[in-house]
Amino acid sequence: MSDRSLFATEQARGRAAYRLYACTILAGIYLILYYRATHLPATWREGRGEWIGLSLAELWHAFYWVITQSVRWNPVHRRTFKDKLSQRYEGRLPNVDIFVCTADPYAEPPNLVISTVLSLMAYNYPPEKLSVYLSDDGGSILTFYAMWEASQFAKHWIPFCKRNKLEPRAPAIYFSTSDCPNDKSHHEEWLGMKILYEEMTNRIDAIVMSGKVPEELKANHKGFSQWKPEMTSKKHPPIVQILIDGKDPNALDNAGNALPTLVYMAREKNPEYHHNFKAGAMNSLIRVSSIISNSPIILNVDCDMYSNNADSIRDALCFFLDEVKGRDIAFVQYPQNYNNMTKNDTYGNTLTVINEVEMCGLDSWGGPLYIGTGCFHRRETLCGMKYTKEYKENWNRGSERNPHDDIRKLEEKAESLATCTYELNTQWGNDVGLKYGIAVEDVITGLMIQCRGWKSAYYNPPQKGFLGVGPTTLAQTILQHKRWSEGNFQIFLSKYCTFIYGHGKIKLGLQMGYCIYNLWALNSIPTLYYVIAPSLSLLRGISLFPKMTSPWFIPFSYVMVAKQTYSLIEALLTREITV
Ligand SMILES: O=c1ccn([C@@H]2O[C@H](COP(=O)(O)OP(=O)(O)O[C@H]3O[C@H](CO)[C@@H](O)[C@H](O)[C@H]3O)[C@@H](O)[C@H]2O)c(=O)[nH]1
Ligand SMILES: [Mn+2]
Repeated sequence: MSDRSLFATEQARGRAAYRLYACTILAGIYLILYYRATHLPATWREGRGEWIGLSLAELWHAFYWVITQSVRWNPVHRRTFKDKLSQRYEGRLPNVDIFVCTADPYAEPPNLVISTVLSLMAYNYPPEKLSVYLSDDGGSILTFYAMWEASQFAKHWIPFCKRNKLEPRAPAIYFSTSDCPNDKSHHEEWLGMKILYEEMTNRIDAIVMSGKVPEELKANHKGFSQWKPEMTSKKHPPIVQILIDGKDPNALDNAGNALPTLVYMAREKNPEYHHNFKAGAMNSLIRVSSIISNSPIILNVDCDMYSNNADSIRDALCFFLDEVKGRDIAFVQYPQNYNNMTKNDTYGNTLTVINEVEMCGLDSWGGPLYIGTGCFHRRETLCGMKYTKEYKENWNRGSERNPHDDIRKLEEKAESLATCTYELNTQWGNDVGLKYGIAVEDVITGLMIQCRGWKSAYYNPPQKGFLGVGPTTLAQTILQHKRWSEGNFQIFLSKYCTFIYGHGKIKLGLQMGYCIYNLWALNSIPTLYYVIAPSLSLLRGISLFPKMTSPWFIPFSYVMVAKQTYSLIEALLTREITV
């Protein structure tokens, strides 16, 4: 590691012990398969069919076990050096665009959305270099109203956060988890801010409940006039409203500092055109932002995922701006952590094995998957650029526009980029922007970026970068897993199957890593067979396993016990199980 490095990559400890263990399991698996092949029952009546079935299930599990080794073989951890970043780049940090997606003011309450937006506006980063965009697929005036309120509240909230170095900077979370400071000078300021916040959220809640923005409030901003009575969430023209223009010299917070740009976008919706869900929203955001701020870095978060660490932009930039190792990094992915998990996490939704083990393992093969939220991208790579050694990022890029330009004209131009027809006969949704047609648009998009020669990095700091709302009930869990497993299986069945599409483009270890998720769904079939067939056969007096007294019993019991013990240790170490 040279002194100039902005980040370090460290190999996880205990790799030798793990590899030794893995070799013993491999030997056990080999013996099991050997036993199956050499002890085939002579006739169908003696259970030959079930035996073959079980052998195939074991073969499958052996294969699946092998691919899961890819992400356990060599996990790595990353560390960043933000002080060096500041020393070298403070005056010339790049512009950053932040994209937040929301879809429905009732499922994703506007108060939650603006709490996220405010946490992102308050990043410990020069505000004049920051632009926050909200895509509202619900096209709701209620969400727009909440955003207008947020644009006013931000003037108080941002300086308050920075002055007091608050964490987290999502007001809804901050006020529900922290107490009023004791010393008198802070006490009043804190209480004042809390009252201001509560008054705002009460107004928003009341208006969301009533479903209508009162006429007198509409006079506060020209944007409200964009909504017409005939508009619905499924049919409406594109709306782009710049709520705060960072280039406007008069856009200042109450401490006299510049404010980040804040933009509301509802792309056009029309039932005649497919909207392609979040991927469609993201692609509209890429285009709309390109004429407003056009920053080289784009952070993408879901609206329920607030920033929990005010330094995340700086951490991510340590990867991109590292002169030697950062050149080929296309995206920096943070784990998807939740703040609403129950203590026992009955359904394992904390995803800690994925977050603490598997993503670190993927990172050693060229990088983690793009998981749709908490991810920093280069704008160029999201727009389809291939990696070449000569490629040099223009970190100074930004929109050329003049602070005195007519804002409404700019908004109209942006609206023309967010229409239903804009993408017809273009590469958007294919080679440009996020990929359409796959339920996990993020995973496939990340894969395509990596296949264009780029790498990614996984950053999992102790102070979590982002916290969101995860599933907690069985019904929500099943829905989430269905979507993820179906979407990933869809990738496997498509021409983007990593072993074919990724062949020669990404490392074999990474191809295998992707397949852990791509084959998640398929894994259920041999598993079901394995738990059902042996018991049913026993009813017919056929045993599909060796007797306990036979030496062949040893590999079976070893593999079972050792694998289970290891999984337990992994879960315990990563706190997936609380005892
Ligand atoms: O038509 C749509 C549908 C969804 N969204 C937004 O997309 C995000 C994710 O959608 P959600 O329904 O919450 O999906 P989840 O299953 O919770 O999302 C996880 O899985 C998705 C697919 O892998 C990723 O895109 C997400 O980032 C990841 O959090 C949310 O902010 C939505 O508001 C839209 O903007 N437009
Ligand atoms: Mn979600």
